[in-house]
Amino acid sequence: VSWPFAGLYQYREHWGVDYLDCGGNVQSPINIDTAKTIFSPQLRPIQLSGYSLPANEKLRLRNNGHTVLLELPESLAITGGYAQQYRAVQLHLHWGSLSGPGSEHTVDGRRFAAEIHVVHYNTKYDTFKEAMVHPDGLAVLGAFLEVGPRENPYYQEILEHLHKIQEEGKALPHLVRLLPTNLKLYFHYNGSLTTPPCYQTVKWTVFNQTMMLSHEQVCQSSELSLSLNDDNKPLQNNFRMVQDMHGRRVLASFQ
Ligand SMILES: NS(=O)(=O)c1c(F)c(F)c(SCCc2ccc(C(=O)O)cc2)c(F)c1NC1CCCCCCC1
Ligand SMILES: [Zn+2]
Repeated sequence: VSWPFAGLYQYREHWGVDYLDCGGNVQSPINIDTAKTIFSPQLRPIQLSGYSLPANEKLRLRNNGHTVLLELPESLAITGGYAQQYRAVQLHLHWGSLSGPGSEHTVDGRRFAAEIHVVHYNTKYDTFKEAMVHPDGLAVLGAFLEVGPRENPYYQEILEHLHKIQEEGKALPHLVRLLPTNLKLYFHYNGSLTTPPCYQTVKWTVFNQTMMLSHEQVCQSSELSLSLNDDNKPLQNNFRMVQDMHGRRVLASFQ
């Protein structure tokens, strides 16, 4: 599947890109203003199943010219925390450059070093492509990546392949370790894909707990000279600018 990266987009250094052909008022990413979030005790812990893969299960890691994406088997599913069941499609990363951070969502105006997105589709639809156009069609789990004192071995498995355009068959048995250990604390809001076609069909979960990677690892993801985009330029700052809330509220599973 190669998505037509349709439409023109404005590129603003350090502010990321925005897309001229992505209208609508339920867009992502957003700035999460924690003073305006609504505590919702009915938000249950996110439950994942199938995220610990057999060691011989090979996954395809691709650099699609916009991000590095890992195709995921549909055996991975969100089985708690959402009203319906969602199955995994792919995961990918957003990062900055050596001159600045590159998460897509911000919290109280703070942009984190990077952000992982695990994209799922609602199993009430037969295929991801069908689900993608329905308001309850997609669920994306997002987590922030920050610089910490130690190398994160689970992210190393992905980052070391950034520069390879096609990595056929990579064993990544510890997928669950790419996400925070605490799946109870998260923000939840209705939004969109952050790239064309920007469909407004994503129920977003952004975890409160961040992932810690070493400085080298964060630089590795942002030494994007390793990972080239369509016209062989370093792939950097692949994050979209934050979008207006247009009256939306962000729910929080914690106070
Ligand atoms: N944050 S996000 O989830 O909106 C998102 C981005 F911001 C993204 F930037 C991307 S990558 C750019 C779009 C794209 C390009 C090529 C391919 C391919 O060759 O398979 C796929 C997608 C990207 F892949 C995704 N996730 C995609 C959304 C694009 C359309 C459906 C594919 C699965 C989810
Ligand atoms: Zn994304």
